[in-house]
Amino acid sequence: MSGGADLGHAVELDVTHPDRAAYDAVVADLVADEVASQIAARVPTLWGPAAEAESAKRLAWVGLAAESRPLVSEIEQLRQERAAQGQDHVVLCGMGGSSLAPEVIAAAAGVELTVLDSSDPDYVRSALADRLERSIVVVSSKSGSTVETDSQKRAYEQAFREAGRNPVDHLVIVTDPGSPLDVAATADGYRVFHADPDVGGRYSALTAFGLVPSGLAGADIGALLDEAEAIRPALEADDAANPGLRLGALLGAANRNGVDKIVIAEHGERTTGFGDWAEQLIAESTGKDRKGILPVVVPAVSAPNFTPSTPDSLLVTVGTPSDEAKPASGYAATVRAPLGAEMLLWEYAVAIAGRLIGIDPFDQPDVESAKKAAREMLDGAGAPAKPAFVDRGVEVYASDGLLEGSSTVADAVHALFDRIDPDRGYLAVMAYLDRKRHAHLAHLREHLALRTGRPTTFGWGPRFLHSTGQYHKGGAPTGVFLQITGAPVADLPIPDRPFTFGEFIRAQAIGDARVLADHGRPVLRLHLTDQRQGLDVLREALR
Ligand SMILES: O=P(O)(O)OC[C@H]1O[C@H](O)[C@H](O)[C@@H](O)[C@@H]1O
Repeated sequence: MSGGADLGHAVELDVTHPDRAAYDAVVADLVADEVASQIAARVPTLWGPAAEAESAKRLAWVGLAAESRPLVSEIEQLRQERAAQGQDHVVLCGMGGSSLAPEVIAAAAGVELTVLDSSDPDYVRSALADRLERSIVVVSSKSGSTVETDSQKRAYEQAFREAGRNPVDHLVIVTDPGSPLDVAATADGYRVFHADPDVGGRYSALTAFGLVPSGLAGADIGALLDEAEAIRPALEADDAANPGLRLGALLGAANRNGVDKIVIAEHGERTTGFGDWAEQLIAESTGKDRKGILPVVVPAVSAPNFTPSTPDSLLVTVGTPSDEAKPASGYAATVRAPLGAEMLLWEYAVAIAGRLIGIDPFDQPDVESAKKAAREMLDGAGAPAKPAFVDRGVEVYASDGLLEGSSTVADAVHALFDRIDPDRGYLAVMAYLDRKRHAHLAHLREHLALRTGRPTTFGWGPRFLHSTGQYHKGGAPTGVFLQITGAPVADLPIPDRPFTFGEFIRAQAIGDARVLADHGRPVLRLHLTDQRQGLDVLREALR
């Protein structure tokens, strides 16, 4: 069935489900169980007893459209003060939930925000060299203990000191009250914005985490909150027309029927990266207990995995709906809403899908395992691995048994792709490189999706570790993993830390590979000892 609902406001949602009666029954159950109004009332029992303790401290996002309002004038005042001091370039240091929302909000508003969400030494160095004296640097971390963010902060502090400037005049901190970052930054005299600790990172778009960087960059954050406020009554209603219920029911019902990938294409005049934000929300919220939905973000409805798609995929278009984006059969949705409304709509939908799938949508139990493995690597645990072989400067490493009979990069790639299950499998490409300098590499996704005929994701390391990383380790064990790492052009020390950025990103890649291999997943790591030459070898092998 295919059907749109007149929602009586600026939201358009069109849902396609192969069995209309079954879908309507799921929606009717959600209405009868009063799921929407109970989420709005912050009832923590909706996801079962095991999830209750976490849910009890994770539902404050429902009221943010109103509760964040006082931030609007505070941020505007700070923006004007800093602009008067010549600070007109906004940099954001933060990972996952602390950077994905402001990146989308700024892009949607068409304002510049430099996002530093990496430990790649080349990327960090180029950020530090960009308009330093005119920069206002927002350091955002909910936990206040994320190593990437702490390292970026140290690097900026040192850079400002070396430029004869006081970091206190340039840095702004966003964190939860009482976090290690809060304690240290307050003692150092930084301007600190607090966020509500009862909101999880991936639900924090409408807290100080989403609003401070984007508002300083010039986005109209008051309008964003208005958009979210306007859709609230519709999302809180126990009504079959509630768009949050309808979208959540689609995600949950499709997943119950074995559809465990969601292919998200942004359609319209201006792309905002909304898919990257939704990716974290969906992957971290649902990808656990060997269940969940893998987000596959594609650049357009014409991109492989959307067209053509696979039967285990639900297709979603965000932005301007188009006829191309409405498959006649299968599971699909088109969603169009102003950004503030769209964010709140997806937050409801994913929480509702979590109930239908039978997981706790507010924890991320497998993210820590990769952090722990990286720490162990940095502490020197285990002998450094030797490559299985080296092909024209590309060192090849792989999980056990993958490389038998391989002696070239092309063989190794072939061996990895052979391990993709033709019905349920997927390929994840993870590039631990400078994502600005090598932006073109993301196009490999399209090529590899065609070559493998299977859903293919592309993530920049370590950014994806705080997003789809949870699904890859905790969701359905159907992925195969291609890691690309590279020797940096030049390494960069992290002030007062016993390791460099280069050592850190290397430990993150190897640590994650270890955890994936421990989960029985095939992992191939191609390490480019010379990035330029290595990329040529890689392209040839992937052709
Ligand atoms: O905001 P922070 O505490 O620094 O956390 C940043 C991110 O890292 C973690 O690894 C979590 O998986 C994410 O959900 C979170 O958004």
